[in-house]
Amino acid sequence: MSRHRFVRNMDLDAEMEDDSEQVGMSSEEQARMATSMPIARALLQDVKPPIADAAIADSLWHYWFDVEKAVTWLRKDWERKVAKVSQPPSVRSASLPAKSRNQPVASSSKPSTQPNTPKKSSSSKASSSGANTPKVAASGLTVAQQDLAGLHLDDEMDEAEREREKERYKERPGLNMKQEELIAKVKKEEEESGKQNISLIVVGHVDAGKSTLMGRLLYDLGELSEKEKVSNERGSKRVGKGSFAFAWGLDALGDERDRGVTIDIATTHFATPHRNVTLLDAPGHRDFIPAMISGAAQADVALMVVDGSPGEFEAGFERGGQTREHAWLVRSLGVKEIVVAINKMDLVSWSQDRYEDIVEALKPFLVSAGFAASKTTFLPLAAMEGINVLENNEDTLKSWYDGPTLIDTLDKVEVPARPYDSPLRIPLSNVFKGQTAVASGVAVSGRLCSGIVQVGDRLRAVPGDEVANVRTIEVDEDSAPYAVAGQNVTLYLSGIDPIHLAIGTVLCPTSLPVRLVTRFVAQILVFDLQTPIIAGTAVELFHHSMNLPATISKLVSISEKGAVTKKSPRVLQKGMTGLVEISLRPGQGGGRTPSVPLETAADNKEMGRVLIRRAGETIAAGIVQEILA
Ligand SMILES: Nc1nc2c(ncn2[C@@H]2O[C@H](COP(=O)(O)OP(=O)(O)OP(=O)(O)O)[C@@H](O)[C@H]2O)c(=O)[nH]1
Repeated sequence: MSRHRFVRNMDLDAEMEDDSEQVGMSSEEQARMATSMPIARALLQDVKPPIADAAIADSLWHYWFDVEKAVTWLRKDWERKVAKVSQPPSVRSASLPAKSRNQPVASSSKPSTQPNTPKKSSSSKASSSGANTPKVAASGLTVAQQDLAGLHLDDEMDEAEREREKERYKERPGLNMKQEELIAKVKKEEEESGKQNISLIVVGHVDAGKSTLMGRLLYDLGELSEKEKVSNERGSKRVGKGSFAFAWGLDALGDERDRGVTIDIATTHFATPHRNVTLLDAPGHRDFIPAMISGAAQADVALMVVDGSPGEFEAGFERGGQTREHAWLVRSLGVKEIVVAINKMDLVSWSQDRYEDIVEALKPFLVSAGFAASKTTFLPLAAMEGINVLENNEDTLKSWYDGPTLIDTLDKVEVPARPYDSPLRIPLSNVFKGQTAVASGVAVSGRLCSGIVQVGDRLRAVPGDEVANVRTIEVDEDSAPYAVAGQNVTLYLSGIDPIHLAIGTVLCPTSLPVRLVTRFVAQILVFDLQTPIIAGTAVELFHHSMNLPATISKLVSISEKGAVTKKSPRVLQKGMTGLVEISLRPGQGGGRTPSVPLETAADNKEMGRVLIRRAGETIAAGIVQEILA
C-alpha cells in the first residue's frame, strides 16, 4: 500500500542540513508523537530487554508516526541484535531504518501552498515531544552519526532485497516516441492484455465498514499478509478497538488508528482478472469531506458501503448522514458507476427483507443523484467475515441471492473512455521530496485527467512559468516509461525548485498550458441546503485538490430539463439547476485575488468540474460553461 503524500527515501544532503537547523517539532507533530508513543510501547511490551523510548521515538519520527511501520522496524532491528549478540555492536545499533520512503512533505488533507518539509533530525524532534531522546544516544553515537547510519551507508539489507529495490525504482529510459505513436501503442497494449486501469473510490457513512471491507478484500486477494492482519488485530485490541482488525489494513496512520476513523485518502492497488484497480479509501467523517473530494475527483467508479444493521442504514441515510452527500459528491465529480455494498448483513441474520428495503430506499435516491439504473449494482455482504466478497459461502444468503460477488462486480465495471489525445493535464494532489535508488529531487503525484506523459518530457507548472523535466514515472509503485490519462502517477522531476509546485498545481505541456481563471460561468446543481444561494454568497471553490475563496457573484438563470425557466432569479434553492457566475476573491487576510487552473467541461471534462462548499457543507456541484476572466 502506498500513500502518495509520503516522500520516498530521504535525501542525504537534505538530512544533514535538516539536522543543523535544529527547528522544534510543531505542535501537531508533538501531539502525534504523544499519541503514537504509548501505542508503540504497548505493541512492543513483549520485547525484552525493553526498547528505549528514545529509539521508539526515533523510529516513529522516521516513519512519520506510522506506528505499524515503526514497530515492525524496531522488532526487526531487535531480532537482528539478538541474532548478532556475540558480534561487536554495529554502528546501526541505535540508528534509524535504512530505507524509509515515508516522510511526508505536504499533507494532502488540506491543500497547502508550499511543501512543508520536516526540518529537524528525528532525535531532537523526539526530545521536544517529551519522548526524551538524548542528543548523544546510549550507543555513544551523535545524532548526526545516527542519521548517517540510518541512511544505510552501513546497510544490512540483503543483496536480493537491494536488487529488487533497484529494479523497482530503476530509471526507465524514455521511449522518445511521437505522441500519436505512443497513443497507438498504448491502445494496442490495452487490447492485447485485456486488462484496464480503473480508480475506485470507497465512500459511505462513518463506520459503515469501508476500511474493513477493503482490508478483507486485500487480505482475501493475498495483498495483506496473515502477519499484517494479526499485527493489526493485536494493535487494534490494545487501543480498545478489537473489531477494527481489517480496517487497519487501510487506516494506517497513527491518528486514524487512535481515533478509529479514516482521515485521509489512502491509495493501494489490487488486480481482478480484467482490471488493475487503484483503490482510494475516503474518510466517512463529515470533517474530512475535502479530502474525499480530492479522492473522488480521481475516481472512475464508486463503491458505496452502507451499514445494513438495524437503525444504522437509516442514520447514515437521513439528513446529517453522509450516504446522500457522498453519492451526490461522487456523481458530481464525474463518477458514473456505483456499486452499493450493503454491509454487516450478519447483524440482520442475512434477512432478504432488510436487504430489499434498503435497496428500495436507495434506488430512487441514486437515480435522482444522477446514476443510471444500469450503472448501479447492489450487493449484500459481510466485510468482517468476508462473505460475498470473493465468494458467497453463506447458506442463508445463497438461499435467496445468486447475484455476483464484490470481486465479480469490480471485474466488470465499465472503464470510461480516456482522453489520451487531449493536452496533458495533471492536477497535483501531493508534492514531496523524493529519492529512489537512482532518482532524487522533487516528487509529485496526481492523476492524469487527460493526455500522456513520457520520461524526458518537459512540463510547465501552472500557475507559474516554471518548466520541469520528467526524470522518472512511477505507476502503481513501479517505474514506467510513460503514463496515460486515467492513471494515478508519481513523477520525479528535475530542473524545478519545489517552491514552484503546490497541491493543485497543474502540470501541462509547455506549448499548451491550462488557463488561469478568476471568473467563470458554471451550471450548478444545488444540494440539500437550508439557506438558499443568493448573489453575493461567499463560498469555497473546490477544484481537484485545490480550494479557494470565491463568491457566487451573479445568478444568471434557473433551468429544468435543459430549458431555461427563469432568468436572473433572486435565489437558488435545494434541487435546482442554474447558471451562475463565480468570481474568486482574496482570502480573509486580503491580498491578491487568487486564480484557478480551469477549463470548460466541453474542452476537458475533468478539468471543468467544480464543487462549492459553504460553512463546511457541500452546497452545489458544477460544470464550467464559460470562462470570463
Ligand atoms: N458485525 C459486523 N461488523 C462489521 C462488519 N464490517 C465492519 N464492521 C465493524 O464496523 C466498525 C466500523 O468499521 P470500519 O471499517 O472502521 O468503518 P469505516 O467505514 O472505514 O469507518 P471510517 O474510517 O470511520 O469512515 C468496526 O467496528 C468493524 O469491525 C461486518 O461485516 N459485520
